Amino acid sequence: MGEVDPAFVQAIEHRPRLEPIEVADDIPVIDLSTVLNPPDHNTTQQIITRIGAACETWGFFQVVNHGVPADPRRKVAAVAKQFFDGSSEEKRKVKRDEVNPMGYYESEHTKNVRDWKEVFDFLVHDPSQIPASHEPDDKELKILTNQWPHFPTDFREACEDYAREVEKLAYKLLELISMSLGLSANRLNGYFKDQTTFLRLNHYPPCPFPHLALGVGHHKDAGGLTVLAQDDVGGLEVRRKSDREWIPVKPTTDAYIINVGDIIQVWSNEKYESVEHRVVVNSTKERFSIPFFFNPANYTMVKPLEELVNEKNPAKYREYNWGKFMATRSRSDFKKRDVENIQIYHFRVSDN
Ligand SMILES: O=C(O)CCC(=O)C(=O)O
Ligand SMILES: [Fe+2]
Repeated sequence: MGEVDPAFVQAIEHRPRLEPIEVADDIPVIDLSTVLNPPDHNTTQQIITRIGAACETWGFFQVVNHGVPADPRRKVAAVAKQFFDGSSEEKRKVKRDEVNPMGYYESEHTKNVRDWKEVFDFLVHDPSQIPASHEPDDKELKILTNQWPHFPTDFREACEDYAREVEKLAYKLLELISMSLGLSANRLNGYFKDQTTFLRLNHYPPCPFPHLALGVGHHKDAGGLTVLAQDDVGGLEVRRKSDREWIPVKPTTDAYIINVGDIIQVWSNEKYESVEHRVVVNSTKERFSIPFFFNPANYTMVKPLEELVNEKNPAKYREYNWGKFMATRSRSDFKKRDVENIQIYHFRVSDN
């Protein structure tokens, strides 16, 4: 291997530790079968309590018996592999750019360091509307649509079938999380009517310098909720709130990894936190993962929910517009910038 491209090299404090660590307390695995089958009120309540505790302690949990059928998941994993194994010419035909951020991309930067990965993004609701620019006073919207490769031929169908199934799970989880906050099941659903949800196929090729680079640098997910399928290779690490240690998320066959994003952090007035995570790569195995980023409508004004604030617990965030937040964030995906990109703490009201 020749020289290491400095664009991929993480600052020393962000480089991964590659030796496995012993993990005593693990991210909770929650079985949803009793909530999905004819619900039994008591067990549903127990599951809501466990979900609430996981959101508070970790910001992350895994679900099993979640109702997403195995077949669409298998199919989307198969077409993802075929697509990423295909020629760079085919990939170039569906390459995303600043005009259309959906499609293929291989040089995303997280926190201004290049990620060791290639991705394919598509909207779950096609078309979707987002702001035309990040400028606060520019009210213009633009229409986003998906672009699909011709190879493999069943790529689009597999992606769309899969997205439909995961969307059902995402709504179920949103309802359980809403109830865990003491709200009615459908309190948050309305925000997702004109959702800007997208799905991402991630491919992390083997990396010759896994001690220097990351598949995805440390970050928090900006949206509502993430529903992630990972294969059996492993690499996702979550920053444990109690001691800020990086804890690997053990692959569990057929499970989904769920994490709350910045929007739920704000809605819950920080009862739940959007927790930092990153992806470690390795020198021998490629890895695939498929996050579903469940995001509200572009026009959503995000602020702590009125039911959850009071004199003793005043709103910890100023209201912000989700579409503008997203538009500002995505500017930094395309080039390395000198300044930190927009972060949720910029909207935090100071404690005193
Ligand atoms: O690949 C993974 O396990 C996680 C990816 C991720 O965090 C992201 O794409 O936001
Ligand atoms: Fe993420």
